[in-house]
Amino acid sequence: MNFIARRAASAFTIQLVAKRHHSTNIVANTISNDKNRLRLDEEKYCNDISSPLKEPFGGVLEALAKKTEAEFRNPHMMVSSLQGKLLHQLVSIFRPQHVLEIGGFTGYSAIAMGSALSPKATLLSLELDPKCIEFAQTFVNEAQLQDKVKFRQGPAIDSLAYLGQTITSNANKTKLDADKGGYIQYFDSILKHDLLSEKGILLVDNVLFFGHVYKQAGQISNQVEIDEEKHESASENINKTALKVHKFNQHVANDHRVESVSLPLFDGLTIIRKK
Ligand SMILES: C[S@@+](CC[C@H](N)C(=O)[O-])C[C@H]1O[C@@H](n2cnc3c(N)ncnc32)[C@H](O)[C@@H]1O
Repeated sequence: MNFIARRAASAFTIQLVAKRHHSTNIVANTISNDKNRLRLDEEKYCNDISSPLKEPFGGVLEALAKKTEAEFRNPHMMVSSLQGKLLHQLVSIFRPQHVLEIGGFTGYSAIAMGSALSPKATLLSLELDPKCIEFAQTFVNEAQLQDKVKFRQGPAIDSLAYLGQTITSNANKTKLDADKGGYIQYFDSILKHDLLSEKGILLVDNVLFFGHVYKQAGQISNQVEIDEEKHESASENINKTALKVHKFNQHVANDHRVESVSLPLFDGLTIIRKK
């Protein structure tokens, strides 16, 4: 998400591309064994007592979620209803002029955030899969958000570079948005291209990756260097992904340009802002 008008707060989310690594059955099964740590019953209770999104958005998101479950083989990638409400609330509070999302999937978070945008504000969602964009666009239209919520198809790292150039060459400073192919690359690109405004926030999802990041961090705490190639087994994809996320978390923690706080909410949520 995004940025620019100097006085406008910006928000920006990186929705874990890493979730793609557990879309196979074997990995999905391993992940499901760890679901208790996500406190799903408590999340359901919190969702029930949290304000519903107003219509037509609440109904559109409910229909989108049902259709995603029915038609996609990896519906677990979709943000939850409660996460959607949190994103909606944050956009309502920060009132960004531009929101940039990296990883749109079927459009749940884009619509949840888009429905909270102030009149002239916009959201750009970067997504690799054209099928996801086609699906999401139908629901964006149904929510009548088509003038505010847009998708850009392609590898997010390329879109970020494009957005960086657009911003540089745009005299009116109408700037923009971004995502990850390595969270580190996305994070560095966002800062390099100045896509996060002074008052903007960058939200990163899945920074705990079902508890595996914490476990991997413990295992490697005494190692001088992390060797990803040595971590290949049972839940190999999970371990590899967890290591990558751990490296990203350390990368952010060691970057003196930003201040961040990581929370054990959902699958781990980090909130970053520029100092
Ligand atoms: C966890 S899902 C996003 C969930 C979404 N925010 C929602 O509300 O349901 C991650 C998405 O990132 C997309 N993705 C994966 N690699 C990508 C890349 N290199 N560039 C852009 N999008 C990518 C995937 O196709 C997937 O739809």
